[in-house]
Amino acid sequence: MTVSYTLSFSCPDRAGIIAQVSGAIFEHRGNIRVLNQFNDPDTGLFFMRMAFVTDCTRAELERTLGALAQSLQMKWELRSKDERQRVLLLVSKFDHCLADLLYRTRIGELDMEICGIVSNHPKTALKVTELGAVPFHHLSVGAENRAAQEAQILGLVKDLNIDLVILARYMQILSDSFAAALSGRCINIHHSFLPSFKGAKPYHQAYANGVKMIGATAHYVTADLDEGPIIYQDVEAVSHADMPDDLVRKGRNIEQRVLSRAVSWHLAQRVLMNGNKTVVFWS
Ligand SMILES: Nc1nc2c(c(=O)[nH]1)N[C@@H](CN(C=O)c1ccc(C(=O)N[C@@H](CCC(=O)O)C(=O)O)cc1)CN2
Repeated sequence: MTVSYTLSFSCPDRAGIIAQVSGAIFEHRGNIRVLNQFNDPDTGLFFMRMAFVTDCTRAELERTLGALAQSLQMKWELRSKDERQRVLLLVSKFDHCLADLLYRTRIGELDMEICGIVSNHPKTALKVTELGAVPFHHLSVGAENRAAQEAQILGLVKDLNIDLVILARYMQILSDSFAAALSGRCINIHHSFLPSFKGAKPYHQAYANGVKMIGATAHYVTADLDEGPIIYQDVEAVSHADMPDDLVRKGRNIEQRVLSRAVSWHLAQRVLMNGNKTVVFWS
């Protein structure tokens, strides 16, 4: 039976990488459908994303690609089309991004399995009422129990076999160890056009600075608050007449579309980490 796979990887650049990898796929009766690559002159790294179909077994593929990964020092990921990624959503009080992700998943636009919702506020604090069958975990947090609460979240990540954690306006600063544990698989939506206005209340910061554009940024979470590798951003014009509440209102739609697009690209293995940046094969 023919199966569709996506292979994404990065490795130190050298001549012949594409020939070796595409040759290995060919040797396993693979037919390449999409191939994107990028050579970064700054980091000397090579990046590739390949979509292909084959009827050979996954074990055969992994054996060959594993050997190639060793010789080329590849950081690689191979997923088949039917491997839906398991996702945990974290939210605080503002749940417009949560609602949007639930909706887009329900209609099949986001090909992911939402395995749970975690909030530091009770379910009654949410405006979205219809969570379907998604389990809700109220894990309150404060200075006195932060480590224990994060351990509970990581326990859910392990027990539910989570591939991706999404901070859908989760307004708690995560510890260095938590960010490290989820490196490259925890996406946050920050409600400003980073690197402007990091931290809390970015719309109020923007208002105080008289900006004429507001924006949102989806990025991977690192120990450095709102400085993780950027995945996608978008902006919208605002005027002098817009008060902070107007910026919050206008920002909601920007946040929703930025986060959902970033998640969609991550799920499709279009985003590769490149130090403090990303390579995104979005076309
Ligand atoms: N280690 C990281 N943790 C978090 C990141 C990150 O990039 N690295 N992103 C933030 C999200 N965020 C803005 O997008 C953000 C969240 C919270 C705060 C903040 O100052 N929170 C206060 C409490 C606020 C409250 O309780 O309402 C605090 O934690 O003291 C700033 C920015 C998510 N975490």
